[in-house]
Amino acid sequence: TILPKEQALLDWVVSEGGELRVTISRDNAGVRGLYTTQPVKKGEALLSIPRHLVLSVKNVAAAEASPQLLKEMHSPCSRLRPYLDTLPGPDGVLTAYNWPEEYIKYLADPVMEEQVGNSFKLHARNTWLGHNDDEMEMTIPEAIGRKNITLQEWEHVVSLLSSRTFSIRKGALSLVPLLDLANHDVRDINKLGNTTTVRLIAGKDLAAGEQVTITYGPMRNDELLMYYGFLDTVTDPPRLFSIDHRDFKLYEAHQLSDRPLEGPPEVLRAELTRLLGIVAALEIRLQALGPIPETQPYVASVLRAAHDMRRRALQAEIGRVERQLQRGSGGGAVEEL
Ligand SMILES: C[S@@+](CC[C@H](N)C(=O)[O-])C[C@H]1O[C@@H](n2cnc3c(N)ncnc32)[C@H](O)[C@@H]1O
Repeated sequence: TILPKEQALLDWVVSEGGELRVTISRDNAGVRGLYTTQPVKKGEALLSIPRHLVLSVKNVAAAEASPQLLKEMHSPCSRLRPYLDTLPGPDGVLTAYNWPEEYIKYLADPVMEEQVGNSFKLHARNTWLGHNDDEMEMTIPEAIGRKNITLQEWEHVVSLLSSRTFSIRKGALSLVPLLDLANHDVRDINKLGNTTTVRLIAGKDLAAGEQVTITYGPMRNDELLMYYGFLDTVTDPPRLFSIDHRDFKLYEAHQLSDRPLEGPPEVLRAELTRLLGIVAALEIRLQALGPIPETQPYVASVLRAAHDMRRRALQAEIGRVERQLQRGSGGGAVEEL
């Protein structure tokens, strides 16, 4: 299932001094990823990429860091050409930055709609309009001269940068050829190393032909959706969306605890009421919206899956709090689950 341009990427990395025990392939759903070509033992390198193949930009908001990538993409003789040729096209990447306008309301939540419409997309738009030029290392005209790009093209570049960079270098966001083809698995234990080359070290023994994943972090489904356009299918029951977490605050980034809420019955009852309120609001909103349009089948399907996972996470949490309350009212001490 490897395309000629993907084979060219592998050949280029090797000719530049890289070492690979992986190749490019696809899973049953057609998602491209990295797969081992041979058995690899725990502690051995799965791949090693020379530092000179890495494109690093300043660690600022994705929209403000993206002109450097845009410049490379527009330059026919970029030294990174074999890498640039394998980047997904506009239909192959979905983030909040290029979230289609017509699908914003189908997020079916005022907070998520606000995040996508008034934070991510607005920021991309303002940057495209040149409003943030004074704060940027490179502006769009500095990257590509007087060529015009559409807002859609710009959102695509910003989405690419946002969904494919690593923090392997101080103060920088780095695009690492091939390593950026590793998909996410929240359980993953492969380790990134960064010395004279960027290396991915096997966290356990792998057989030939196994998919090589990394973890993008302990992200919840609404965060995965906005930053990467897919959902976590391995955590069951799904974790609460961050917007549904009791400690969530809009535009305040902090780690939300996975520890179950504990406390006296009145605290648990208040939490139950809060969660039931979210479910009711979600169902009313989905009813009012009607069926999700099929204009972009992938977006429609990921939205349906997101609503389903959000419901299941809320129901699981409601059930847990209810059981905790019942045990409490049964006379015994409230146990930890
Ligand atoms: C760093 S890239 C990984 C390589 C990507 N599959 C490709 O072909 O370019 C991140 C993107 O891969 C996809 N992806 C990563 N992990 C995934 C997963 N567990 N399930 C489905 N898609 C995933 C998403 O589209 C995400 O935005």
